[in-house]
Amino acid sequence: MNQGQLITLEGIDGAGKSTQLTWIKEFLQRRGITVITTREPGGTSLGEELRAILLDNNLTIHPETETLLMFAARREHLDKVILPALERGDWVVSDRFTDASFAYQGGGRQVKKIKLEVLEQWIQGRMQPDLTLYFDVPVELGRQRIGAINSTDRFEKEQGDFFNRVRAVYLQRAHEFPDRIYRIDASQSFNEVQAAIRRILETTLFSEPNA
Ligand SMILES: Nc1ncnc2c1ncn2[C@@H]1O[C@H](COP(=O)(O)OP(=O)(O)OP(=O)(O)O)[C@@H](O)[C@H]1O
Ligand SMILES: Cc1cn([C@H]2C[C@H](O)[C@@H](COP(=O)(O)O)O2)c(=O)[nH]c1=O
Repeated sequence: MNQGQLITLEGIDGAGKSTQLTWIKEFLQRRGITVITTREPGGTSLGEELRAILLDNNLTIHPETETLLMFAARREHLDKVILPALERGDWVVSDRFTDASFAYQGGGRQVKKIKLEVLEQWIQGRMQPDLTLYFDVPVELGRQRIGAINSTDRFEKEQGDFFNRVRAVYLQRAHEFPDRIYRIDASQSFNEVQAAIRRILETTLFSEPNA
């Protein structure tokens, strides 16, 4: 049996990832693929409990504690959801994964990159997503889109400077890992973003060799 594929969606808050998640799932299902969708932090019982703590607006959490909790949730997620699915041959689409830790904890909170790399190596070894779709929007647009929602969590309430640092790390990683991370201009209309996703999926995951 073929190993499944892990696709991750990344971007600053309000970029439009979650909006496209179901469409991506259905696009893959139409090709006969069994797909599970999930999210980080979260995706397991413990992960969802950690998510509630991490997003709680009433808590003050040290940046390194926040980092460790993100990776703790990820360890559970890999063990209980992602790796078993990939081993069954199912595909996994995750709303965020480790790039978010580099962007938010590394960029936003300014936790040293080497500490994140050590945790990444510890938790994942050499394992990486097969494909990462990075939804890129200017910080102001992301904030406007979140503003339309009405509730803000512990990250969403951060100021523009924080999100500028988060976005800068995402852009830097897209540059550093061009074979894995594809930047999508997510400031476009819903249909244009969807068309861009379709093109990337078709050229990266479904292109016929020698066709
Ligand atoms: N291409 C688009 N054009 C206009 N509005 C959009 C677009 N994509 C998403 N939105 C709207 O922006 C808001 C945020 O979208 P969404 O929840 O998908 O973002 P997200 O990246 O998942 O954010 P978060 O990480 O904070 O959950 C929603 O109200 C959604 O309807
Ligand atoms: C995986 C991960 C997530 N975050 C942050 C990014 C978001 O602000 C929240 C999750 O909320 P969403 O509405 O589901 O996007 O968590 C982070 O800081 N570090 C991470 O590793």
